Amino acid sequence: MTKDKYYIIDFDSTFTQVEALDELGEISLEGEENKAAILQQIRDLTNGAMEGKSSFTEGLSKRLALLKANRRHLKPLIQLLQNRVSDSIKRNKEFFQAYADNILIVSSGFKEFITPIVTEYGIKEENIYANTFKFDEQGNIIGFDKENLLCLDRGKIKLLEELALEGDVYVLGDGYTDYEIKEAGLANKFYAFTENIVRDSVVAKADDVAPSLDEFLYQHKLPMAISYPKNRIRVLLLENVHPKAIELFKREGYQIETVSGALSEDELCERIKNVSVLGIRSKTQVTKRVLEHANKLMCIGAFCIGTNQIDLNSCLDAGVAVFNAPYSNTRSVVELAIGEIIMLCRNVVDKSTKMHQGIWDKSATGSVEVRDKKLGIIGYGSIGAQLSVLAEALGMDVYYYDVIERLQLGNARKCETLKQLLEISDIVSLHVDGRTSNKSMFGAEEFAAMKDGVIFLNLSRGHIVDLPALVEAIKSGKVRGAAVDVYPYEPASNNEEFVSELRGLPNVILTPHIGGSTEEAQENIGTFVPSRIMEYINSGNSYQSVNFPNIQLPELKNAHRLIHIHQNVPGVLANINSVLASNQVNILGQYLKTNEQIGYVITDIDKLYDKKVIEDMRQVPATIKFRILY
Ligand SMILES: NC(=O)c1ccc[n+]([C@@H]2O[C@H](COP(=O)([O-])OP(=O)(O)OC[C@H]3O[C@@H](n4cnc5c(N)ncnc54)[C@H](O)[C@@H]3O)[C@@H](O)[C@H]2O)c1
Ligand SMILES: O=C(O)CC[C@@H](O)C(=O)O
Repeated sequence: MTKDKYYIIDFDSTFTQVEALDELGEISLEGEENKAAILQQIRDLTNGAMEGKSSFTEGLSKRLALLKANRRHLKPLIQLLQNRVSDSIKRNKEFFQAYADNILIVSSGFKEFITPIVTEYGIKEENIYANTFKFDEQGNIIGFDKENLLCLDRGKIKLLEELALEGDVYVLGDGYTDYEIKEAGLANKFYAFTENIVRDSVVAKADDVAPSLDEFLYQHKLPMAISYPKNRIRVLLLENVHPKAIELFKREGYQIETVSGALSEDELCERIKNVSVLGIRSKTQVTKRVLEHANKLMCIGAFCIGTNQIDLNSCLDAGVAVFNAPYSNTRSVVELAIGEIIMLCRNVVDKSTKMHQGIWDKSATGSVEVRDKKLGIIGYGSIGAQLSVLAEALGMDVYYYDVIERLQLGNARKCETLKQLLEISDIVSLHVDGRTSNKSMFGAEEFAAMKDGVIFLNLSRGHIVDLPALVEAIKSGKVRGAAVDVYPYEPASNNEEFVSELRGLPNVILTPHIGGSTEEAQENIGTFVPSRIMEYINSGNSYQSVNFPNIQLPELKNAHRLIHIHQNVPGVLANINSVLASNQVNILGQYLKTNEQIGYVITDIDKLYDKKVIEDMRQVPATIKFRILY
């Protein structure tokens, strides 16, 4: 084991998630009347010292006096700390064991609780530098060993000077006293460890920031429990994606950037560089050109149902997996459609507008019940089918038309042609998806085929309906009421004016693409899409991807996983296996699925292998992307 590199690691809020003396206070002050106020005083003293704002020695004496702790409080404290070891420290136990000779714990905390925690990770007792308590005969903590350098101001510097380590020294810690080691010229580099607490004054001074131990290990090419530090995964979220998604990605350790509106193609080309995960809703266009600028993109989350705004084929060519939320806002769209059907049948919008103008227009003319009316649903997918169920519950007769065979729900009747549906329906509701071939599928001819005085709804996609034809049909009275939620052009943000020929037409409900915009739906989407994305990143699972071959993989246990995305041409699997065989790699499991464009092959291998295999895998002809997971 080489001795020329030393890793100095702080204890409180670095090795563990918490400040041990604060936790000791929680235990020792149990039952004290003004416990909360004393604890706050202790925390203020801790933070003052950690941020370099007050004398350490003075603060330590004050803290111990306030704590009124006893030896018997140490056992519960140790138990608590054992459960509060930082996550990235916990998972990288192997590093501590392998580099035990080079790792030093240097802390202004106390050996009485530090030693039992860190030695469990293989850290040597002689490499633990910390203070020690003084007890009276009853076991009360009455002070600390004043001979110990670490109880002094700039104590860590004094200790490091005394140790006179020969070699490169790297310091990892969350406090100002850790930075001081580097400032004094006793370390090559100071990393602010921010997994548990971010102290701005410390981060500002640091040479680098380590949001987890993984980042530190990655930079130093040391053994790591995971294949890639999560903080290196940059997520760009556009169009006001629900805060739940931000919370989940942050919890996972990713770096998040958010933009409230959509971005233009040029802006996105600029912003997408170095982004691993892009999150959008219906407005942002992900074009081939955008993808050409995406040098790190692994996946796209469409925080909605529709994915027509994404060039899915170019995503496949680039090895970018796309996920959406196929069912999270289905019910919201249906509820809006049902509400609108009733409102339109009763002329409510016009009547309400008149009331606001002071006009009392009490009349039943043109107002009808929805019961027994014929509802024609075009596109009998998730939304269409759900609408069918609720409409029947209201007593409507449901007819539907779809280009594929769909399960007929309840008493709904299938129409063989679109024309048949249009001719029979009193109300027509459009729920097809936004595929390119559906562009302008609804125009003058379709409106002409409808009954006179029909009610028409479009909550699917704007480009599906020829807007001038709809406007004409409304003006001529062919369509006596319409609800439109989606438009061929939609404003990029709430600050842009909505311009449309539909404005001001009678008995027309216009909504700003809010079919799926309910709190429930957005929260569901904000939970579902990140879960699919994280699953894909962490395990390679492509299940429910919109464009990738869907593979549901077993959990990765005691193996490394090779994830290979390639063009679907003959011979790639054979080439992969010949690379593995020539490198004597033991295969534990292999899964392959292809679609017309790509092949997705996952190979779980024994952990012991020559790293050359990784380079060889990247060289397999027709490779689009390759990554390794552990
Ligand atoms: N307004 C909103 O806020 C909102 C919210 C959610 C979804 N949507 C839109 O609604 C669409 C439908 O959602 P879904 O979850 O029901 O999707 P889905 O994929 O489950 O259903 C779409 C159905 O339309 C059918 N279809 C496609 N083209 C057709 C055509 N030309 N003629 C007849 N049938 C056709 C498909 O075969 C499929 O059965 C989404 O793609 C999205 O564009 C809008
Ligand atoms: O929220 C959005 O932007 C789109 C909602 C809807 O059109 C969808 O496709 O789910």
